[in-house]
Amino acid sequence: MNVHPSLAIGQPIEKFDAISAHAISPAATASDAMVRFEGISKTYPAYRGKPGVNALQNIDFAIPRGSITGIIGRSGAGKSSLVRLINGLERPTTGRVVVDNRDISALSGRDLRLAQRSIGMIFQHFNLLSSRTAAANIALPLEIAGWAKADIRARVAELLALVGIADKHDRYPSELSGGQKQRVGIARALATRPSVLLSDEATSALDPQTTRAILDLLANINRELGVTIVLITHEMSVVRQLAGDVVVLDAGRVVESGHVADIFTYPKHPITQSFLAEVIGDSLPVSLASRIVSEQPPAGQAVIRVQVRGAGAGDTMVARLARELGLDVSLLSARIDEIGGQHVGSLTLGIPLGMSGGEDATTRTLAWLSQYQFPAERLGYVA
Ligand SMILES: Nc1ncnc2c1ncn2[C@@H]1O[C@H](COP(=O)(O)OP(=O)(O)OP(=O)(O)O)[C@@H](O)[C@H]1O
Repeated sequence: MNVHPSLAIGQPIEKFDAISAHAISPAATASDAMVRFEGISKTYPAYRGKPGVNALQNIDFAIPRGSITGIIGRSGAGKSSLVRLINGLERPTTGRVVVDNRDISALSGRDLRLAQRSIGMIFQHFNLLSSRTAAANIALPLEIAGWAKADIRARVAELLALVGIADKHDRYPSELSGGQKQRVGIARALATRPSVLLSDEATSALDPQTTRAILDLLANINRELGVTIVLITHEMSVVRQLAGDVVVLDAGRVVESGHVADIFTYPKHPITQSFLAEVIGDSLPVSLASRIVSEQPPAGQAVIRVQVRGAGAGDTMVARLARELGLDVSLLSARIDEIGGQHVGSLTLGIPLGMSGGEDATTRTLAWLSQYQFPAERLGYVA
């Protein structure tokens, strides 16, 4: 008895044609963009015998004003390079980066420093000064910006309250938890009232519960202050929980971009599909996978996997299928999640073989699913 080849753990399920195709297109028009990448490439030159690296190529997209946009990619995809172009720490090799209607790539010296005040940034390892209290860390950008002492004191108190750690005013970083340190980092990033907040893997060092709390805080900040948030991450869970828009980077190129719900309901690029698989899983429970064979047994069930995509999709599908075709359909496994308000996942159904059904029942089931535009595939049989 052979296990069906498509059931190898971690192997992507058979691809289906996207029902609603989406082109890779700028996520926002020029006028409502907070950040615009125009014809960007970034090449790090060869150095001491090491070859040059084309870190970014043909980057053209816009980040909508007021949005929470996730930039997701595997290690080395070019995420950090992209973020360093937004805050002017790097210059593009070609093209320009326009932030809040200013070409940041053309600025230098004092003009660049002034522009950088409207771009806050938070980091994976918080980057706090250990010799300064929470309040003094938050005060730092205000001191650099030349604020009066009394104004700094008032603003710091306001920020500590905003991020929910008013009681940690005099604590040093070593006395704070990871989540509290990141709250200080967020308060410091917001001190000069930036219009953009860049988050570079800001929750990667935190446990899931603290991650959730920090992402909730960022969502509140976006909602209440209207700050555009750019999330750099390799974690699908971060994009799924917080982002409204997403840009998928692979090997220095944008491979898909748009609304999270659209991109992850019908992911087209293998990288995007692999990120989705992290959330919904694409493998069957081992106890089921180990029983599936490719040869039809005399009795048992055909195993059919059905993709479920879209708001409310699949809610009544199994009941309707069973009723309309008069079959005893079994639900062998199910994995459905919600991304951007859309259901994404799959159901694995058992269709009875034998006298009443046989191959005919499987064929009728696949035809019925196709008629209602549920992408489906037969994985094999269980005895
Ligand atoms: N200063 C640099 N000099 C030379 N090459 C660099 C430099 N910074 C990045 N690179 C290279 O550019 C490519 C993209 O790197 P980048 O750090 O932007 O990716 P990333 O998606 O942020 O990766 P990670 O998640 O691992 O940080 C990689 O091949 C990297 O080695």
